[in-house]
Amino acid sequence: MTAMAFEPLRLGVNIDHVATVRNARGGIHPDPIRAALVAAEAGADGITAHLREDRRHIRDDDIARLKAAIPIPLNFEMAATSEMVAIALRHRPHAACIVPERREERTTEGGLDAAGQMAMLRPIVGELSAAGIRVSLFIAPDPRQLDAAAALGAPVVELHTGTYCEAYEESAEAFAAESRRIAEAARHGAALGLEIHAGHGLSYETVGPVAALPMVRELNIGHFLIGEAIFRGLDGAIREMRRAMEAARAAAEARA
Ligand SMILES: CC(=O)[C@@H](O)[C@H](O)COP(=O)(O)O
Ligand SMILES: NCC(=O)COP(=O)(O)O
Repeated sequence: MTAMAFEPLRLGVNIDHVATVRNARGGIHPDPIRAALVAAEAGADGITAHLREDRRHIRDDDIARLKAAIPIPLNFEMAATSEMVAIALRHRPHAACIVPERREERTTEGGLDAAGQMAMLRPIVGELSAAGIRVSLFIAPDPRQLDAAAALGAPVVELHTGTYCEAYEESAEAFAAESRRIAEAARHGAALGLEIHAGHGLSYETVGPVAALPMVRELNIGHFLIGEAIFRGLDGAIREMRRAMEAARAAAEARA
């Protein structure tokens, strides 16, 4: 039997919540761009930043400064609005991940309803792609949403791991069921030719089963890393995440 070859797994570090802390006092410290540079030094493969419509953390000038300063690709998370499309076209990030957004939500609570919003999303995916931006759709691990993403011509999907991470805190059974749902979605998406990313709420405890999936090519992790940085520094927090990802992937590769 030939061993299955696993592609490398990238880590995108989301620096939104450095800006949350900065904005708590309205000043310039801590600077999310400095955090992005530390992340790059610590081995992040990319930086993710979500410019929310209400600008509760990342602000417009952060996007401009990130684009100018970071030596690694920028993944710009954005709502599907004409304002955000214009900003993406102005800054031309490496990638744009279209996420659902509601003003009153505490965080991104679910995936984008790609299947229910095909007509609205099609021109946005087309316009961003025509500008050379790699478009990703942030969707639930649901075959209907994956089919819609493929039909829209998005090259990438990011599977929302929020429910999966909540299941970890609920019970071993719930976590096993959500792990299966992510694995099946990753297989289904890869069979459709989509590049599979995943993220939201991942921690050292939950990253393993997702990192072990050979079809998953990138994880985007923010809130946990910024919180963990309080205890071990951002550099140490990121290096430990990479170690956990690589250990899970190597073990899966050895089993395959
Ligand atoms: C889309 C996503 O999962 C992240 O951008 C996350 O939303 C950032 O944190 P908040 O949801 O707290 O803004
Ligand atoms: N798209 C998910 C992301 O960028 C990071 O989410 P979180 O780790 O901050 O929950």
